[in-house]
Amino acid sequence: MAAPNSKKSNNETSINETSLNEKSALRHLRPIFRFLLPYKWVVAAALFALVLTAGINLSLGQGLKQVIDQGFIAGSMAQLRGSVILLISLIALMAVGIFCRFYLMSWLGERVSSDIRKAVFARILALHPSYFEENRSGEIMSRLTTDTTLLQSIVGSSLSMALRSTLMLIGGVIMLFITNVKLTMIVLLCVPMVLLPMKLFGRRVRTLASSSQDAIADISTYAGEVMQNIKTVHSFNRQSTELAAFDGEVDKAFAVAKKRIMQRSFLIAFVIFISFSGISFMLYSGGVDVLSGKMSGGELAAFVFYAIVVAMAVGTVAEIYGELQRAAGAAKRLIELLEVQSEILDPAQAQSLDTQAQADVIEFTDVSFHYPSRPQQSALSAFNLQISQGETVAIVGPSGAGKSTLFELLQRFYDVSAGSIRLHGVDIRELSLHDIREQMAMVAQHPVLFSADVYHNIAYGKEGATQDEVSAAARQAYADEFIEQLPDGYHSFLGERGVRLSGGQKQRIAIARAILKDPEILLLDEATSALDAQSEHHVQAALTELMKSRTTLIIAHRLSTVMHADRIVVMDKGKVVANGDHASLMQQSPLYRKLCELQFNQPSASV
Ligand SMILES: Nc1ncnc2c1ncn2[C@@H]1O[C@H](COP(=O)(O)OP(=O)(O)OP(=O)(O)O)[C@@H](O)[C@H]1O
Repeated sequence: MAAPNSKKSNNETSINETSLNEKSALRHLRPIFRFLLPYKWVVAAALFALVLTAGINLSLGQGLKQVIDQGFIAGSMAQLRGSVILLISLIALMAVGIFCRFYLMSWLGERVSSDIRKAVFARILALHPSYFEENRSGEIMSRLTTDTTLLQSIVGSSLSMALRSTLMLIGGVIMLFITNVKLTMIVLLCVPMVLLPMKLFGRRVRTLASSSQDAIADISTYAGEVMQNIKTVHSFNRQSTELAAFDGEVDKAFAVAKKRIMQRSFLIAFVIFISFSGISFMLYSGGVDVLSGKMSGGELAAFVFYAIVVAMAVGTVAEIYGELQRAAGAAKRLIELLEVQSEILDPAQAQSLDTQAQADVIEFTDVSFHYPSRPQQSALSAFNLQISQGETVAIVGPSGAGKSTLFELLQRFYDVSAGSIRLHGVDIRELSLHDIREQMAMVAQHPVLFSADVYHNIAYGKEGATQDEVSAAARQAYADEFIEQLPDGYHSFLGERGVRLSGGQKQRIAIARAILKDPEILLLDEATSALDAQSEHHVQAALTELMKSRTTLIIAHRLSTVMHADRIVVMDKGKVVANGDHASLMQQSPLYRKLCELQFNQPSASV
């Protein structure tokens, strides 16, 4: 397996390109606010609680001044009691405010990240399938999970902390000025000394955070691939190579993270040191004023209180700034994904499909096509083929001839580069994607089954299928017998930790699914690997059932299939090279003769 970094795509829309514009990283958080819009009343309530708690917090300084000046220094017990009661009432009100703020903000964080997750997944489902060839699914998964979780913590806590700290900072500075101008100037001197390194280190943290996220995505992709191919790894005894390669990736991610946390630790320590040094100096200077009677003890206490409030606010902002930068990286990646446009879209005004139309069911006219990732190499060129209603057409050809590509294009997973494909006389680009796919069912060479039970896998063929329909389809596909024998019958779980089915059994489940869909057109890709005689017999019987009265296109790997087809199309290098029945092709097409010998394992003479 290649090292993950080597697989990065060069595509412009690739999500690998996540380097952040240094100057305006935080602007990437802006689009996230649109997810807050539906909850504007919750946001308003949370903001109200935030302003209330900040206001009360700031007024505590005045309370403190009262307690000291009126209570202690004036020596009045009654005033002391009154001030303390006022203080406790304020604190109680603040506690209620903190509860509301914390609950509402966390609620918003959870809600918004859930909404973003849903929106991203909806986008993923709507994207053209080739997007997933250009971008690794591990990276997309990381967006769906890690990035949204990061945003959840940002909206749920960091943003609230940042807002609160900013309010406290502004309010604290105003209160400092009101209390004592000279001492305030000393405190303010420290501000540029704090802000400058914040800006400097913030930029580095931001860049490192983005590469840290990418490195983690690389790790999960790598681990996922190894797990998927675990048997190959074991067969070739490559565990230690894989382990070493994985360790290398993890260490790389760790090295990036280490740099990031080093920058952040340094930033936090520096900011705290400067802030508290300033406070100490200010304390000294204020102490001198109290001793000389220029200032009351209560005023100094209130001043210290506000200075600590301001210092803590600056410290919090410094700490959260890095986190906001990280979130900006996550937001940018998520918004990129949300904004990717599908290359395969429904037409503005879809035509309706008339299945009774006289035209051929399927018509390929001068179709040329190359895969987006291989612009230089044509998969099909000037390809022509007409298939009429109810016809069974077998497609044969050497590997790479373009047989599977036909199926991909028919389902409009890609658009043709030139020419056209028509269904009942209508260009498929003028039909809705839903209509095109509703007409067809595909049984793949290696059918993909979901990690769910057998029932779900068959019922996937038709929305809202009833139990009776599912079992009828299974019976028609000659699958009910083996399904009944599974440990939990139709409710046996398939997939990673479920029952393992043989190739033939999987195919029959896929056939049952297709029968349930009851499509007009069938796309069959026969299994290349030979099934045992009994499975072969069952699969053949199931296929015959499925093909009854439908138009069928079948990529044939078995002699019996070509013999039963109405017509055989021989393909080579993206073109039709011969067309006819078995006997005529044996006469006319050297390639067909050769394929018969090799592919069907039959000497041409005996066919
Ligand atoms: N997703 C893809 N991206 C890029 N190139 C592709 C893709 N799928 C197929 N190709 C290329 O397009 C050409 C036609 O491939 P296709 O899979 O249609 O051939 P095939 O006749 O079905 O072969 P086989 O019998 O081996 O499955 C080949 O050169 C193949 O390498």
